[in-house]
Amino acid sequence: MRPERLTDRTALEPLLKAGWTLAQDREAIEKTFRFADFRAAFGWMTSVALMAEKLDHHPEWRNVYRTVEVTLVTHSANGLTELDIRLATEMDKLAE
Ligand SMILES: C[C@H](O)[C@H](O)[C@H]1CNC2=NC(N)=NC(=O)C2=N1
Repeated sequence: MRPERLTDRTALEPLLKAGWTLAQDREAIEKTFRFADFRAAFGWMTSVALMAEKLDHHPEWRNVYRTVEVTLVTHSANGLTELDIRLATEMDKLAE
């Protein structure tokens, strides 16, 4: 079963308050995470990878040393769905 694109934008509000922004070029959300060092950054990415497998929903991301740039979008929906909200929320929790 494929999730539907969000119709209710209020679901995004908590994430926008937590530092996520809307992408310029497509319906997606982005956030840059910065960690103490590479070990912390990659450790977080490992935890997120396991969560992504659990949700069957995967980030687009780029890591440079202690920085990880993340874009979340549901490819099958070509936009944002509940799965992006869930994964973003888990990413924030794991980064605390
Ligand atoms: C077959 C499998 O369920 C799909 O390819 C999943 C995997 N992870 C995914 N991740 C994201 N971000 N979007 C998708 O549409 C998606 N589809």
